Amino acid sequence: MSESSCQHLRQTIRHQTRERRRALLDTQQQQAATAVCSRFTAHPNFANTHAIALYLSVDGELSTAPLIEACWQAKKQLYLPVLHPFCKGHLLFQRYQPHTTIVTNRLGINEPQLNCSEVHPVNQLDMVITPLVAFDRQGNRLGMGGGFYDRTFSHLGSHVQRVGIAHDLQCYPKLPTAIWDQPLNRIFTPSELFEWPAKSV
Ligand SMILES: Nc1nc2c(c(=O)[nH]1)N(C=O)[C@@H](CNc1ccc(C(=O)N[C@@H](CCC(=O)O)C(=O)O)cc1)CN2
Ligand SMILES: Nc1ncnc2c1ncn2[C@@H]1O[C@H](COP(=O)(O)OP(=O)(O)OP(=O)(O)O)[C@@H](O)[C@H]1O
Repeated sequence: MSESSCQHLRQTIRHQTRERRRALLDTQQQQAATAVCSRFTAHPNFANTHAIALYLSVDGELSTAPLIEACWQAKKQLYLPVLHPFCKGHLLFQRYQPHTTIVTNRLGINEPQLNCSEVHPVNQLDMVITPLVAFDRQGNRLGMGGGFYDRTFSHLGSHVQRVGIAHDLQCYPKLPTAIWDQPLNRIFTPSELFEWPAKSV
């Protein structure tokens, strides 16, 4: 497939999947988020994972609300992505606690108000839970198109677990990939757990 038809197909998949995700009913959304939270906290790695980055859901993304509550209950340290104020396309990860002030960024996504003293080096996290639009059975992920997580992962050691959470409808047999795509180690959906061994880089 040519580079331009690959990019075109990726855009079509993004558009179609985001539309299907937005069409989910509130009850379907809630059931899905609860099911993923139960699977996530029952996974054998949960007990040994202390510093976790996740995100605040938008646009029909699987809600992270139950997961955030469960992690705080289990005394995990949570972090959220913040758009880098100068470095376009890059993310910072900032501590998220119940009292953290949340603001809406220029892309319409909620994030903590930037406080440099609460920003944490991503290499020192145990796990990054990424938002995603679509994924495939090989662990490839397609995001909203900003390249934020591919950039984050491109200089990250394999000791940081790369995890996705998604609705079942976001799964494709095989996605068209780009050379910069960074595959995930594990993806939870309401009905399945996908796991791939970490690749040493
Ligand atoms: N919940 C959540 N947080 C996240 C991400 C995400 O995918 N989901 N990101 C993952 O990387 C980063 C933000 N990435 C984004 C990339 C592109 C667009 C985007 O194109 N949004 C609009 C148009 C933006 C506008 O209003 O100007 C769109 O939906 O078309 C949004 C976010 C960081 N935080
Ligand atoms: N490691 C990287 N260094 C520099 N540019 C990159 C890197 N990874 C991706 N990009 C650029 O980011 C752009 C968007 O990438 P892509 O379409 O894969 O984003 P995405 O995975 O859908 O988004 P996100 O990770 O933000 O959810 C591409 O044009 C690509 O050139």
